[in-house]
Amino acid sequence: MGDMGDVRGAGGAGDAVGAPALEVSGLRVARGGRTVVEDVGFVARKGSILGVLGPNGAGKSSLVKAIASILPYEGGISVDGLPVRALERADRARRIAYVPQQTELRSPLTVESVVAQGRYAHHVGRIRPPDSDRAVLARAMELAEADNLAGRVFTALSQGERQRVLLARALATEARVLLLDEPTAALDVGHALRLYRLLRDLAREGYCILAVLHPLEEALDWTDDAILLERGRLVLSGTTRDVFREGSLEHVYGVRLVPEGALGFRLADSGSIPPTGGAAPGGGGS
Ligand SMILES: Nc1ncnc2c1ncn2[C@@H]1O[C@H](COP(=O)(O)OP(=O)(O)OP(=O)(O)O)[C@@H](O)[C@H]1O
Repeated sequence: MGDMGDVRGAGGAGDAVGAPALEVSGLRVARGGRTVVEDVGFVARKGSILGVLGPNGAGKSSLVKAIASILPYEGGISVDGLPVRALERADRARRIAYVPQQTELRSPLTVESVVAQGRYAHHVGRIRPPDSDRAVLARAMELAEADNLAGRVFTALSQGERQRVLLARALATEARVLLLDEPTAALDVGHALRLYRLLRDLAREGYCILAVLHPLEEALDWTDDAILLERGRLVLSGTTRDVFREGSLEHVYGVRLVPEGALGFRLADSGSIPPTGGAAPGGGGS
């Protein structure tokens, strides 16, 4: 993913790092007549990446879809102190963006058209989008490394390519709360590491990022905070280090975690933000 610069051209007011961006309380989500998320509450902060962890079927995607207002829910979800339920659809879309694991998109839209969907909420009632949209779209595509896919038909792309286009669409919304469902699931190691670097840069700009993650080593390396779900309920929340230190993670996943036991990789040009610290061989630390 490209180096950050500024997605929006101007830093947002009220983006004090550490301030609550997203507040969830007493959340309940039902699917197919079954409660799949029950009494979940947590706060996600501006400037932080929060990992949503838990085994298959724990309710991670359902939780994120409820926050994105894709699934109905009971309980409270607030963004920037405002109840999401009370927001107009376009207002909501300008505040919370969602990158799904998979898309329902079936029609043969071009990549540009898909990314441009991210701008709809900015020009409700206008016949034509303003010219200024072009720069936002180009920047979003560049950051998500989707610019090389321009001109392609979305449905003819690989899963990883689609994921980058959907990220570009989310960035194009300029929403400061980003929800990502298994964002690296289809990405090769280079794209995955550059995505994390981008997320880290966005967080530094004051974005609040929630990412559903399966690879625990990625969660440990790249997230600040974490919540752990099991069978729809919140088992643990806090800083990622604390969540990992506590024994529940091993219990919930049914595994023994061995410190330093996994292979790790980092970008050769990772510069100031290597996940594990220190300069990579040949990277020169630039
Ligand atoms: N469309 C659906 N209709 C009915 N039940 C569903 C539907 N989608 C998911 N579920 C159920 O909801 C529960 C939570 O699913 P969810 O997809 O939120 O879990 P998850 O933690 O994201 O899982 P995974 O890690 O496998 O992606 C599961 O028991 C699942 O079977």
